[in-house]
Amino acid sequence: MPHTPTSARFSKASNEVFVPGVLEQAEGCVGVKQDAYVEQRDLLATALQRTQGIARDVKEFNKESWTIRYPQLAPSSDPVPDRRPGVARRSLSFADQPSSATEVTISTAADTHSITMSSLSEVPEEADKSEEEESASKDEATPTSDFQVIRLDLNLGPNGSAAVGSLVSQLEKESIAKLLEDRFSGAIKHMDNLLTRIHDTASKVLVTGDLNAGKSTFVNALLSREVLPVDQQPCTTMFCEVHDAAENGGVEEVHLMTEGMTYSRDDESTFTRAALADLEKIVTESDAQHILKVYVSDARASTESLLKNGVVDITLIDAPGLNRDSVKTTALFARQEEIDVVVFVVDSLNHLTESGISFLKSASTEKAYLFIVANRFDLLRDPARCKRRVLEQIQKLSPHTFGDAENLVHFVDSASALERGTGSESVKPDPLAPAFDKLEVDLRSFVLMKRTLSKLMPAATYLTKFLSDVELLAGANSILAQGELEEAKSDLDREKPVLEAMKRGKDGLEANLELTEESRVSESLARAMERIELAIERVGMGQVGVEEEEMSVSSRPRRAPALPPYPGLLSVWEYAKDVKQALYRSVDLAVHLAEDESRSLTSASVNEINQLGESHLPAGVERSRRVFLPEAMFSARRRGRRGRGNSTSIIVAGGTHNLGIGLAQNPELRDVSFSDIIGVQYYLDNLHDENDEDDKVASTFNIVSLGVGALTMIGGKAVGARGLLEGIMRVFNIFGDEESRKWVAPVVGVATVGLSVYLVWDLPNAIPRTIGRNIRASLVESRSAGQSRAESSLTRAPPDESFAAAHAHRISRETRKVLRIAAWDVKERFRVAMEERSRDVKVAEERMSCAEKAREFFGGIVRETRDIREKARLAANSSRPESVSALPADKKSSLSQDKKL
Ligand SMILES: Nc1nc2c(ncn2[C@@H]2O[C@H](COP(=O)(O)OP(=O)(O)OP(=O)(O)O)[C@@H](O)[C@H]2O)c(=O)[nH]1
Repeated sequence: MPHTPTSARFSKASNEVFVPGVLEQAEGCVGVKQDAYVEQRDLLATALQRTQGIARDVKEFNKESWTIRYPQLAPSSDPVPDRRPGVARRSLSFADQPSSATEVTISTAADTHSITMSSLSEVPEEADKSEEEESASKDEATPTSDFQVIRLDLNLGPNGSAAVGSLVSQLEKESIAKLLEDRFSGAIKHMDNLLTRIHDTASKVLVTGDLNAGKSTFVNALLSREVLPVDQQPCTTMFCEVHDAAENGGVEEVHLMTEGMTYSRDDESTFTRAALADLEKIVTESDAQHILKVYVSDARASTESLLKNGVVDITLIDAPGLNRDSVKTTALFARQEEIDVVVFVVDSLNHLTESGISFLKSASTEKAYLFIVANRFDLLRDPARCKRRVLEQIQKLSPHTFGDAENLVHFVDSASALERGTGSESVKPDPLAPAFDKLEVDLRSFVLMKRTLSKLMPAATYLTKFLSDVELLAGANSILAQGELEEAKSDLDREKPVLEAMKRGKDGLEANLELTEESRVSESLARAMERIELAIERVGMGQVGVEEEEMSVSSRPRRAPALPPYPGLLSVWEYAKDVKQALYRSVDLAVHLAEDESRSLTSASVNEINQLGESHLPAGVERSRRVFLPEAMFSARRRGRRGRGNSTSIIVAGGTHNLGIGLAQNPELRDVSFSDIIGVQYYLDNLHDENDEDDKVASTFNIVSLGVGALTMIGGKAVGARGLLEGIMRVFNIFGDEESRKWVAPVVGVATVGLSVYLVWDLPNAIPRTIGRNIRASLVESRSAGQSRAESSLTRAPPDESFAAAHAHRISRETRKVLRIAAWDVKERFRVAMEERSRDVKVAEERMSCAEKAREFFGGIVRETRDIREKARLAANSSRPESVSALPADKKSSLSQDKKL
């Protein structure tokens, strides 16, 4: 059979696309090489698999590392539009965050959707773009066309405006990401189907037409063999699928499919075998609309055989002639996805019948291009009129087919072609033989073309759109990641130095706090000790413990107690009592003053500690809300005292005497004894300490000694009575004989009287001294030998030594308690602030690393999508409908010629 190259080039319906490259290869059926198809198919398969890989990676990344955000691209708020072709300005925001928008530039050139921030935009200029391409770019730049496959309908209203922010805010980021993940899962699945489809080597050609139009004869002519039964009367009631016997292991036979079962050649239960010779019998005798699988061999070369063409596994399906009953069934059959080509056989004598018109109307909605065979053309007396009539009908029913009528509408004589094909002896001259040859060439070309379109183009189109979506999504997320990266970096730049400074300052702060606490506590102890001891010393000398000018230490209104006036000898006992009260009160007051002093010292120290905190705590950290109330210090003791009466135990002078600050109120201490008036014991103690020999004198002159002792105790150093007594004693020693005793007795008597008078006279001074001395004696410490008072206080010896030490320690303990709380508060705030900074730094570092990773990931995805597109030769405009105006000029002229017919 001669191979006539044709200029066949099929325009396409709006829902179909060309694969560049294959189309050119397909032009001229004979020139079509299996290699070209296979190469394009393999490129597409690889691209699909790589794209599936991208989809899986994106899903995984979404799950593990980065919640993918869905971009919304609203018209740019920039009043100056970008005039470059294929470039559109947009306002990028995200569904879960509609308020923050970034100005971006989208390049829609070459079906990509590369997105860059407007400020960084470097979209290459495309100088030579046709008007049509520009308008197409504009179309694609409308907001609705940004996403084509993975578009999420978030119900956001016009342009995803913030007016529906409430809904958006309800949609968590994760929910949107989950929706995207589902879209990617769906895409992976769909690409699996596309892969299966592009690897499907079969192509089904459905031959249908009016009753008795010669469909079986036509199929036989294509096979160059009388396979299907031919009859003057309508006979075909079944769908006969003619396959190459090679598919059935080279065996020619008929498989009668079992009704209700899905046919499988490997499953005998799904069909009944019959011999090829019985086909006529099966077809003519059966009334039911069965499907038959007819396996036949074609011995011809692949260049001649349509069935075994070496390019496509074609199955020819001979459908029953159309009548009212079968139109619907056949139309349904024709709509099936695996039917690549519908060949409609018209009886030229009858033109298109009602049934034929009805079928073509239905079929043309599904298949834009139909292959029309006007058969029995040899029987016409006015072929031109018939041609015109048939073309007119086709123009109405299938404009696309009419538009390419030269290649798609054929006027032939199948009966003669069959005779020539079978080498029948009665071959008569066939003027329509060239027409049938052309039909064969065009049909092969159409089948290959349609196969390309039906098998590869859906994959190519889907891939183009999906890759474009992925690029847009990845680009938007990359911009987001970049923003996140910069934000995290600035957070880190702000937080890290603060944290470092805190780490460096931590030890210093703690040491300073400890030092402050220790030094202030020591100071508090020392001052309290000094004040109380001084008071006791003064009391020991018969004075009040506190002087008026010392009252300024206290912020409270206090008055220094004074000694009572002497009421006279008769009230000496009362006087002693009042003196004792006053002296004790003055000691109490000294303790109060020590507390007051400690309060102000503690208050200053708390400020000092707070200042330390202030200088170490970073800005923005909430400062202590703790307010130090100096008056709250020592309140526990008072509360305790109130609750328990006067039972507070203060250890004094090595023993517990139930003494607190309220010494003056203590009933045990109010009583006055004789020794408070006459310091007998004091005298005896002093005498014993200073001279053992004096002991003897004391025992000898007991009464005198008492008087002298009293004198000594009261007058002491002030009046020199002790010196006088000592003089008398010395006289005793010098004149220790009988004679001297004679005159000594009167002298002593006079002296005693004199001394007694002196004693009475000196009582107002002596009583405070005696009482003070007694008080002092009961309050002073009994320090361990060899340890000085100063040492004792500095070494923080246990406060069981003296009244002063006990109170000083108590007061300093209170100071320590307050300072410790203040220091703890600062330390705690510092610790919390440092922990917060550490956490912030860690979070910022994690955000940075995550954003960096995302930026790299999405950048890689964008590069990968471009590479896939390039390698699969998914060139520009591949998803754009090819308009008729783009058809070659010669084709247009041929069409017009046909129309003239
Ligand atoms: N002269 C002439 N006769 C033809 C041509 N094609 C078919 N015939 C004859 O037309 C008659 C019917 O042919 P078939 O092939 O059985 O027609 P069909 O469309 O398959 O019939 P059904 O399947 O029953 O609708 C036969 O006698 C054929 O020989 C042709 O092109 N020219």
